[in-house]
Amino acid sequence: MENPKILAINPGSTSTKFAVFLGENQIFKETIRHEDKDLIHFPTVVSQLDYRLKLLIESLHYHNINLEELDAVVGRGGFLHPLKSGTYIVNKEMLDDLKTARYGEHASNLGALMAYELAKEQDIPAYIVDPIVVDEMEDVARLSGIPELERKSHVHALNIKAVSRKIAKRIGKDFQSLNFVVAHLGGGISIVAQRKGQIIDVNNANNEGPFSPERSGGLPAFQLVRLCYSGKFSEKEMLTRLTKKGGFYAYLGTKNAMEVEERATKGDKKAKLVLDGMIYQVSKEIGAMSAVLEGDVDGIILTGGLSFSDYIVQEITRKVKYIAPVFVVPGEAELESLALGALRILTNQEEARIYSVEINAY
Ligand SMILES: Nc1ncnc2c1ncn2[C@@H]1O[C@H](COP(=O)(O)OP(=O)(O)OP(=O)(O)O)[C@@H](O)[C@H]1O
Ligand SMILES: CCCC(=O)O
Repeated sequence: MENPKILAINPGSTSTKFAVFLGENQIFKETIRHEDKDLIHFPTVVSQLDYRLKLLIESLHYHNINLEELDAVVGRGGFLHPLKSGTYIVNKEMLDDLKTARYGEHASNLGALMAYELAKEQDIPAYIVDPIVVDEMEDVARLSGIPELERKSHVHALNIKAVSRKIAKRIGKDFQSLNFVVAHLGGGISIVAQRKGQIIDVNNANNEGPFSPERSGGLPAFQLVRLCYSGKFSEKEMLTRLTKKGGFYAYLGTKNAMEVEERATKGDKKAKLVLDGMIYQVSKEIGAMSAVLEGDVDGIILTGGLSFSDYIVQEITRKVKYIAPVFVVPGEAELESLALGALRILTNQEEARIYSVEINAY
């Protein structure tokens, strides 16, 4: 199929981003913002499905985009069974796991569900690409120190694979011949050791590694247990504190890095300390992932929203440039990566993978 028309959908916790591509070229892009007050009534992520679909369809109609002209719909992949990297056809087993949030709640769980609903009306395929459960970790990386607490691969895989391909192309080599440490620096932070295209280790963005604008990162375990049993917090409150109210937000009451930087520049010593603390922890994790690659690192790639900040990029670069050249790809290319993932299938460059707990079990 030449130049297929593909709708890509990326549902986030505060937005639904979507774009239409003709072959590799983006011909339309839109972001619908969701305020807290609009989402607060929904008890679960999956219960937002009809609401988000309605807004998306209205927007497509408004912009004269005809669903009947589409060749495929692709959504961001959420919490599923651990999977190999690639493009997956949305099937019943996947939909069932997402509807019941079998592996956890995440806004990206809506990606496959929205794609499926739109695709089935047109009798065209629905896909997901490189979901957040891409798992290429080596066994040695799965150990935590307590047998029942296995380290998991939860990772910004879609953007990390996309920026790695981009930098490999820039330096004129095949992505699968290179070793990268990639730091996705967004609302959450994933730092990976990628050996010849495989993410062999990652700090789980909700559990370990550096603190981020909204997440606590790894915590002193002994003190954490004491806090959990202090009687002051429910389980839900503690989990929210770690994943939504940690990091910058916990110290400074904002998740906005631009605001933190401005405060630091204007002499706010606490803001400067917290900003430098995150930079310190990110650099330390990059060092750890370089050791995973045994120092054989072709490049360190900084990406995600925080990589728009000159100060953050300069400071991390100053600390880690002794390891390998540092490349910066600010923001994320998630919609484009989704469309390219679907395009590889529609143009027969790759075969779509089938989601099945049996086949993909690790
Ligand atoms: N120009 C900028 N300078 C500094 N920080 C920025 C800039 N633009 C965005 N940010 C910061 O980047 C962070 C959000 O990054 P990003 O948009 O990648 O996250 P997200 O998509 O919400 O979450 P995630 O990346 O975890 O999926 C915020 O703290 C935001 O303030
Ligand atoms: C798990 C990777 C995605 C996220 O943390 O939001």
